[in-house]
Amino acid sequence: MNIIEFENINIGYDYRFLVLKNINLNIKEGEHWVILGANGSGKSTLLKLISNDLYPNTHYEFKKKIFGIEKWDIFDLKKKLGIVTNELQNEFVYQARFASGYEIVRSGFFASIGKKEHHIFTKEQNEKTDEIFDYLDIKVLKDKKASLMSTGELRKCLIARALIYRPKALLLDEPTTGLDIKAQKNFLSLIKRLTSTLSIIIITHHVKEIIEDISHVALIADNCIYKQGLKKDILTSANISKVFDLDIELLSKNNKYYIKED
Ligand SMILES: Nc1ncnc2c1ncn2[C@@H]1O[C@H](COP(=O)(O)OP(=O)(O)OP(=O)(O)O)[C@@H](O)[C@H]1O
Repeated sequence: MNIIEFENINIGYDYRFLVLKNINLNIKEGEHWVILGANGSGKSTLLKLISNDLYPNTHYEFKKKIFGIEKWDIFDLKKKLGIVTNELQNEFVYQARFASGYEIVRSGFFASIGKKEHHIFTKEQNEKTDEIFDYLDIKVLKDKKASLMSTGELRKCLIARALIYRPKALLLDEPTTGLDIKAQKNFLSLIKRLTSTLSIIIITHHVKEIIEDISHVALIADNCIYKQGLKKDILTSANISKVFDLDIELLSKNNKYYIKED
């Protein structure tokens, strides 16, 4: 089953200026992808295309299917494709400060930002919420208020929230942003655990987020998907230098990648 099937998609915020041209991208169930690009290259724009927040430029013929379907109701799409972005995290920080971890996760059933008075949850929904806390081993966050959580703790709750409908894929935007070294390791190992049950798509500029389980990489450069394919073929010093417009030596050890520091 294809998760993403994009052919010849051109996209931008203004019909005269395209941020990304001729996007061809095919992501299948069971694969795990990193989409890597420099600041301003169009990563968030691509994310909005996948999440259906931005529509392709209709001056060009294109194909856009997600899970084999062309037109999605956004709420239904979220049940199959969990999405966690830093923008979403900021919304929780500013709008749901007093929500507990439990309320944050459970709010995924209504795709709302935290608890709303009129939401009534079924026994089954409460049981599912408990199961996710057990599964991710984050029970200590159940009663903690968002305002008292660290960045990493809140992000874990948002992952749990995104998993509430047991999606087939999880789309993550720069998942380690704002986390210290220990929190990064801890967080990436949580993502690694998820790869056995769903497909992970990480959109980032951090090479270190290309965890061992990532099978495929797409690189954004020159307003397009410059290269894509199996991780081992795509991750070369020359390709990474092109992405960041800088002479970079890419090192790898134990299936992990690093940029050589001077
Ligand atoms: N709402 C918008 N309206 C008009 N132009 C936009 C809008 N959002 C982004 N752009 C432009 O689209 C281009 C790509 O931006 P985008 O945010 O997708 O890059 P990015 O790779 O996510 O960057 P970063 O890593 O810095 O977050 C930039 O030139 C940006 O100015």
